[in-house]
Amino acid sequence: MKRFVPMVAIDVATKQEAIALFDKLMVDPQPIVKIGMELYYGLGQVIVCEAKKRGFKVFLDLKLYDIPNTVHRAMAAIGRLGIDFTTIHAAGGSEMMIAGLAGLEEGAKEVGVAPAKLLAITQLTSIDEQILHEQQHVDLSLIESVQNYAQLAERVGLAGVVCSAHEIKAIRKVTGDDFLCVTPGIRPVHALKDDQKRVVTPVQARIDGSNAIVVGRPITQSVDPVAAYQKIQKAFLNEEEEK
Ligand SMILES: O=C(O)c1cc(=O)[nH]c(=O)n1[C@@H]1O[C@H](COP(=O)(O)O)[C@@H](O)[C@H]1O
Repeated sequence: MKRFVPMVAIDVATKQEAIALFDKLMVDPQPIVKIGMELYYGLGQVIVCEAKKRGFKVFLDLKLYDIPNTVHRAMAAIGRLGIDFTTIHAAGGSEMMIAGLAGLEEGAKEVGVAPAKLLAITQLTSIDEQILHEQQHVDLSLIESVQNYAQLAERVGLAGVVCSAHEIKAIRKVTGDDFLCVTPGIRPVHALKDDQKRVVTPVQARIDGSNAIVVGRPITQSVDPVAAYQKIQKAFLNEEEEK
């Protein structure tokens, strides 16, 4: 199965902090950098250019969720940036996902680059059964809800989903072999509890069959981000157990 290098979530507020992390993370193998809402809303395209200039593959994680026409046009703009992965909420429905995929492909074609892989957000890793039932009034179990979104995303032609590694086995039962499971909520064994609810270690994510892990604070807030990245990368890719 296809496994990617870890995706490091560069969730920082300023250009200086982001660039300092980019410069540190220019190691072999170079991680995929994930630019999310905080950085992109604050700095815009310039930060994508800075990452690409340094040879990073870019995961632009903006989690689009709007009416199909708006998503189509926004995704075309994302497609023109020539990035490698991006996201849309499966909860927006199949029409919205189809419009997003079309926009992404059109934008990429306009500038002559390959379109990014479009990943559907299923249930965020900060959601648990209690929130799902008591606040969202969803009758399905969390796993069933994630399976449903994964099937919907695959049916409309998306490359994969973002989910917790806890759900990979259930997703694989209802989707094809090439469908990607990208898994945030990764915490090394020693990490503290925070807003993430459905967490998994890098080793467990590998065992469970994750195609790529997304890791933010355990790397970016570490005293030595490079050492933290390398340890997590080895645990995920090289079958070297986490110490
Ligand atoms: O789309 C995502 O990447 C994402 C989906 C999800 O369900 N949960 C989740 O944590 N993420 C992102 O993954 C990153 C996790 O960061 P840390 O919790 O600091 O490791 C953040 O940038 C989140 O926005």
